[in-house]
Amino acid sequence: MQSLSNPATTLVSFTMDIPSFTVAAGGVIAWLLLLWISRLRRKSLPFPPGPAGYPLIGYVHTPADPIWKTYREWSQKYNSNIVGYKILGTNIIIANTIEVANELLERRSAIYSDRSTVGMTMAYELVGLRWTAALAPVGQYWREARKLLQQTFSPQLSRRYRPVQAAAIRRLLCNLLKDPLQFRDHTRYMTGEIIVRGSYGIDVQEKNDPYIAAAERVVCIANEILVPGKWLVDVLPILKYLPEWMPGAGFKRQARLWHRDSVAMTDNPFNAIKDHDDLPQYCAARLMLENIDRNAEDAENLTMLDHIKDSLATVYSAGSDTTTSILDTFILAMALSPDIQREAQEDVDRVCEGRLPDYSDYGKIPYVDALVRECLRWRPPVPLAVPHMVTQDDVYNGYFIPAKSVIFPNIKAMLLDPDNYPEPEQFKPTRFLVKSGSTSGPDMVLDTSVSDPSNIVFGFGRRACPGRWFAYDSLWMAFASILATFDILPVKDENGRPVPPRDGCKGNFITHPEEFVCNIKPRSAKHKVLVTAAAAAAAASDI
Ligand code: HEM
Repeated sequence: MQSLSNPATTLVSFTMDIPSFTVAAGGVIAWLLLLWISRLRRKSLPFPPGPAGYPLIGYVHTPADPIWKTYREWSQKYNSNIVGYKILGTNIIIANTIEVANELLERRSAIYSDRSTVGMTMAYELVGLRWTAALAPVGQYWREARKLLQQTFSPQLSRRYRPVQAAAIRRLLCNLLKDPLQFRDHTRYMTGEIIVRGSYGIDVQEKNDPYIAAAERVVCIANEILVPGKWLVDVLPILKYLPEWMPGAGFKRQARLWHRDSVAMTDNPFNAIKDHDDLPQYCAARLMLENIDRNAEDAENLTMLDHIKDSLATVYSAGSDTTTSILDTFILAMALSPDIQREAQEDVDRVCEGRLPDYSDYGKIPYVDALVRECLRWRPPVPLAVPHMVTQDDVYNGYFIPAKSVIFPNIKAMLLDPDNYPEPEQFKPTRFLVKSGSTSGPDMVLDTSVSDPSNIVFGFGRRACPGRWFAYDSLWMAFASILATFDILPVKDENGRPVPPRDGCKGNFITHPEEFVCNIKPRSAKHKVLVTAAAAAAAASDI
């Protein structure tokens, strides 16, 4: 057999194949030509419809508040479920329906999963929030952080945190008993406790814990910085080079202070635990550090340690404000709807009369699942998700979507779609329930034909929230435990008439109920004893 590398043979076969070579080359040229024409044709397709704006600078107004609603109105105005506009060279596209979001962000997620850093100079470069995986562009850090978070907060491994969640929720009950007026501080502290203990295995102080305080400071800072258009340096990044002492450079002095807080949040808890060999079984740090040599000094290992540190801090930044928002929404909804509260309490009592709920009751109290779904649907904490960025030119439904366009899935519009959720503005957990027909079990069971809001509220595709099972576990147990022990009632006026709590939303990126008052009191003396005993047991246990 002749060797293929014999030059003589190669030359002969080459010269003999000239006609087929010509055909092949012609084919390639034709193919490239077609590709070029098709690219040209794609580019000549229209951009998704929306407000035109001015030449060169585009639509420089901030869309009217609430922005998700303005975006939904544009869909009606331009008769399209995908709309778009251009601002200072950036293309913004809004997916107003679940169909568009599923097609682009789920099915085409290979090209729709990046994050844009345009307009984030203050957050990213000056304050240094690049450690937050939720905002990180696709790259080595995001891939590793995503893998670590998906592994440690998978549906299976999320169960490991349940003892920590149950203990913190019992302390929440005790705080509600002692000081019901400060209920919003208690829900926030509870979420902080669950995350600090669940992530690092650090026992937090009953009050004024330094790790929770440091993390909360950065959550507030992030809410300040992530308001689009608030910082001139986000519009004119060249301003980042101004020296701090110059008049007008106050934002740089502020950024330096905030950067210190950001470093304290990521580094302090991690430095406190990274050398410990006896981290508790339940904490994420233990799982993340298991497979690396903490003493090795090589660059690869040090980078990995850094990624673990940043991934752990990401859990707080992404998981605390969001979970707290839904807990507060639940308290508001109960104060607004005493009848719904009574029905929910009956379902909890059917399973847990005389004791507090625990995770073995999961799946047995359908009303609580319906309440979690309805709170997530009614007031989604991140109404426009975190925007995705597309990395290649694309076409959807006859519209051209240029590479680097920023895509907002309009989560709130999807969850208020009357086709999927009739009377969408109403708080109505029974929309998720159907008669069971059983004589021994619950009257109602979850209706699987109604679209589960969890498939929307936690985002889409490769960027979908990795903490959704962990969050659901916290919410389910907190709702069930509060219903089992407390009545949440409207306060009364001087004539003894109930005053409905103020029902409004605040916040730009992550939304919360506006400040409201309500009366939280134990359902009876027996329930009061139950709370005190449970909190004492939680304090005495190892968890
Ligand atoms: C009710 C509570 C929560 C809600 C409503 C929520 C919602 C979301 C949403 C909408 C996104 C953006 C998804 C997208 O870009 O398409 C997201 C991302 C994320 N969430 Fe959550 N989340 C919650 C709780 C949590 C918790 C408890 C954790 C921590 C374990 C967490 C960790 C993350 C992370 C790390 C990301 C970024 C994912 C990435 O960019 O790859 N979230 N979440």
